[in-house]
Amino acid sequence: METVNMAGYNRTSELKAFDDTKAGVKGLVDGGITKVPQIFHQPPGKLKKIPVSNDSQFSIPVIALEGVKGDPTTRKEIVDKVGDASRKLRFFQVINQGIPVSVLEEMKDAVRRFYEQDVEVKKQYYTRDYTKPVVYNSNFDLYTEPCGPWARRLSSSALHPICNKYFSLIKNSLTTLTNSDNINTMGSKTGELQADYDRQSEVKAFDDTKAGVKGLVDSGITKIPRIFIDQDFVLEKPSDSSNSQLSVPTMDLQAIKEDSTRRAELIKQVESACADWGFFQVINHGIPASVLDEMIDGIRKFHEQDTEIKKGFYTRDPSRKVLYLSNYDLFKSKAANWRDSLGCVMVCDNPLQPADLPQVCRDIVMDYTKQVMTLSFTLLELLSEALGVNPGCLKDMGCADLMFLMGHYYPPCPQPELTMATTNHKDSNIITVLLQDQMGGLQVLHQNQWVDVPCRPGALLISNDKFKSVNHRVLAKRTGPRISVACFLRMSENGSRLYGPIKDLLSENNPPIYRDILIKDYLSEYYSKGLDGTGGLPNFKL
Ligand SMILES: O=C(O)CCC(=O)C(=O)O
Ligand SMILES: [Fe+2]
Repeated sequence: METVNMAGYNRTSELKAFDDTKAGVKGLVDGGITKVPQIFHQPPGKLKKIPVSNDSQFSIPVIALEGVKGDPTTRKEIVDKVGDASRKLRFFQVINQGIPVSVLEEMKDAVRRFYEQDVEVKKQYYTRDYTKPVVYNSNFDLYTEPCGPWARRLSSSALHPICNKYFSLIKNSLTTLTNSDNINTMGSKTGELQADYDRQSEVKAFDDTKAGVKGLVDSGITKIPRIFIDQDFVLEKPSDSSNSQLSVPTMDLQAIKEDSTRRAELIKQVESACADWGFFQVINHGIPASVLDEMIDGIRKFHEQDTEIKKGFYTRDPSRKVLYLSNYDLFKSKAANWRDSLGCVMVCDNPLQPADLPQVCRDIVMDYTKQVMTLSFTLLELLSEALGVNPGCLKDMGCADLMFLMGHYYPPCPQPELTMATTNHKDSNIITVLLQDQMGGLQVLHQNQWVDVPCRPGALLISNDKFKSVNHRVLAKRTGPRISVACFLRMSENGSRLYGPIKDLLSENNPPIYRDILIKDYLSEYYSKGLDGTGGLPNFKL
């Protein structure tokens, strides 16, 4: 298919013309160009603004390999450093690795000589046929990437004798690393955990029990089934992961009722919490402690009632207003979470009737919903003001037109080091009002560190997708159950209204970074994959 881009040039034929020169980017430069051809231009909005760290605490680890084959203590020290660096930065430099400096220098020189030799000789190697042992070309993805990076790649050695020597030495040094104890241990653990089994049928068998994770625990298991094993988490060393120096911001909503100065201060705090954390706790929010306690208790009762009654609600049918299930993304995620949930669509164009709710928690779910909606309207006003738009803006946009309540139940887990209670994710909605019991385990990602969210009696947590959508997760624990109730507020997915950046917030210096989208398209993108920490917006970036 010919691609004519918005600027009206024929990209495919220009790419082909460039490729046909077989002289690469160096050929362009040698030809004396002073402007970068359009095929190399980044499409508008594609350049990701990732800040460059000048923080010296993030220096790349340098590991000296001297002595790796020597006494066991030195070897162990090196192995530990390699393991540590592999887990943290996944990147490290090696020195004293046994390759003579002269070989490294000659290697760099050989590569330079390859590129700088007579173009006609070099052209003989120019190919996109990757079955060939030697491939020289410019941008292996020239025809598939929206734009070519300003680089050309040599995919293999040019069979210059000195290159061969270098590659054999590299191979030796890699062997040294992969022979190290730590990597071996990780390797064999990973091997064990890899899905070399029929995952889909084990997932289905678990789903068919309709008894959730609680059913497994009730049956007395002492090892978690492999569908729950989360390899990424296993490799993470969870004990290192939480930073207790940082604490989640807390808003005292009492201020709303006080004078305008206190209110203005509160709005400033909300603004900085949303921009910095995307998450805050609220106290004095007006929902009586007894209602919060009863709500937690209602969700516990639902999950702990007779399995046969509970099974009647087990479904993955998205058109149902009340759903009980274990892991809504069970068939899509890489590892199942140690969690069961009761989901209820409480507010929408066509809301459920109280009689649709499970009897054990019916009254409290209705009462709690009413109270959470009142609080949410207040919060949307505060958030609108914190954004600098009129107080009714977010509500008028429909940000509270739908409320989906999820009552989570996290049974005790016999092997919490192998699985997550909730995988790292961003929520899909505008604000989430979260109530948690006293068990703990919730963490938010802040400044690249996992921070524990303390359980304060009566505190509710608000996560917000408008400023910053915070990544969060829940750790599994040996003790339990843990119970939490998340109320997700968002626009309705029915309707043809397009949503994009709030117009009042845009300016020449602050151009839109997302395109206008239908809520239903956004949600289908979000739910097309398991929880993976990325949220649903990246694909809608301009
Ligand atoms: O259980 C929790 O504390 C968090 C649950 C959560 O993040 C969610 O339901 O999206
Ligand atoms: Fe969440």
